[in-house]
Amino acid sequence: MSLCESIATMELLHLVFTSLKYTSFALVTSLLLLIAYRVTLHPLRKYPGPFLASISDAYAGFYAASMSGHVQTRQDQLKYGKIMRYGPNRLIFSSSRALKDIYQNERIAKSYVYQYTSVTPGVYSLFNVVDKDAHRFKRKLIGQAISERSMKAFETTMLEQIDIFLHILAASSGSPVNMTEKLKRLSMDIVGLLAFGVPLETQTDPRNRFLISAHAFGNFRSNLFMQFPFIRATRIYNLLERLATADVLHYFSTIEGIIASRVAEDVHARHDLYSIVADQMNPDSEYLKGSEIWAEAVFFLPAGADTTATCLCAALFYLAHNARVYERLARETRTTFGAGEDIRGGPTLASCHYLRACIDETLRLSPPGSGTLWRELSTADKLGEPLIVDGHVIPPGVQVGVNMYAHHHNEEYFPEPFAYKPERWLEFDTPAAQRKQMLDMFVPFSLGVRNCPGKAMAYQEASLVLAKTLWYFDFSFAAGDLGKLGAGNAKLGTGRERENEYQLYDIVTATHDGPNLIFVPRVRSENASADL
Ligand code: HEM
Repeated sequence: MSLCESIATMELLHLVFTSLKYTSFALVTSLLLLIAYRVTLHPLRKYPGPFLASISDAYAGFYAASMSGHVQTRQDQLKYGKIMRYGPNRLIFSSSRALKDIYQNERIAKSYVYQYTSVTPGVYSLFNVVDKDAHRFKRKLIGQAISERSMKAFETTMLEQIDIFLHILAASSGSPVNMTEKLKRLSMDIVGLLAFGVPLETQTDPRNRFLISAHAFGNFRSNLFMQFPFIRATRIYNLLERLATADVLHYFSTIEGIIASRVAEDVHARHDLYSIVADQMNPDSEYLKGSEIWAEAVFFLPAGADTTATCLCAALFYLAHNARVYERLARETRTTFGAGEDIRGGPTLASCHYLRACIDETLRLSPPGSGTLWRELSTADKLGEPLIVDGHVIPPGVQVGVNMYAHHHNEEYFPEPFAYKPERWLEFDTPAAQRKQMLDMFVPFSLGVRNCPGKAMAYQEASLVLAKTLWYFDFSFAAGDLGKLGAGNAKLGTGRERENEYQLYDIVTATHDGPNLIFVPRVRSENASADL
């Protein structure tokens, strides 16, 4: 290299270093200015909350990554109170007034962060569509598949799957059964049949079981993006997905196969979601992954499966933990129905008030969607008046929400918030005024136009599974450490130390493990075994 070339190289390096120095300086200064603004001048500066949350969404992102956002939000709420700044532009509330002002308010829409959960950019499902007109259209259509009426038509299919589940329990012959595994499979098979009439058969055949973990992976990603939107911009997650290419491709080809096999049949060959939406959401055979039906499928399957499975796992955990509740529910079930096969939807099942109370108390203690459902003033709002939530003027661009888990453990409304007390929901056991106050605060399915349309299906499935399981079996925790799976303990960290609380890991829906239960068939008569 000649002297001239060396000098030119050095000058270039000098230029690069100088630009880097000034760029870093500019970046650090802007960052410090932004932090200073968020802390001292921002319109939300007066609200209490964790300092780190006030300067960055990374705070919520950290807890989303550890799947403990719900637990931490409650801890923070105990410290900072019922209105908390939980991000530079975010406020979390906890009151019945706030619930109404946020979720039953026509001026409010889902936050833009929901759109970050879409698998194909620009193609939205019922869950993540923000535009109000597009939502109304989808909701009307898809709501038909999971309405109470539709559930009546679907009940026989649901019962067939529950029978398979009961046989699996009977075949366990006293060995511990991990209920998360079994119930996630049961609910996945049910929702697969409801969506596309496809027998996924995860209960009996391992081939499609990977769908369950694939959905958990997708939901984890969605939660991270919603709590810490910046992470989406970094595209780190896309890199991770590229590393898992084989799994992602396997997932896509399976969903493609499911949709394609249904499309090959006559639209009205069976009563399922597809038969209802097919005319309006035609799958694009060239690019199925970019179609609306695809977007609906990848949301509908986990939305319908994970949530109900969580409710059932938690219910069995609390029943095994609370002998008095277990006995009362067993008595109600076993005296109401003469035979296990008589347990079907209808007035007799609806008359099992204690069963309903047990499900509701489970949904209060362990809401399957335990996080904060972010909302903001709709871009379509033209009123020109400030948005008011619980008496507070919400500045433009600020997201508001109620955290389901923290809210359901608010001691002011639910005395002994961590106790499993189904009686609190019963007319004769709890004074009317207190019950009314609790009912106003009890929102596991959310409220308003974006509430859960799968509520009827969830109660039907949960009621049938619980009643039938208790009719055919007695159950208890497995012995020793195995029987502690799913329970809290001090090693899991602050807020997770209660042994009587079923531990959920928030990923929009929830992941969990256990409980490990031992099942003993209750009736050994010939009729009973034939029944099963
Ligand atoms: C115990 C069971 C369930 C619980 C606790 C539950 C809870 C919820 C909650 C809290 C939301 C609002 C989410 C948000 O605003 O971000 C929601 C929405 C939704 N759920 Fe459920 N869900 C359950 C079961 C189901 C089932 C069985 C289905 C269907 C098969 C379903 C389908 C949906 C759909 C489609 C939405 C989006 C609705 C919209 O945005 O208009 N859910 N659910």
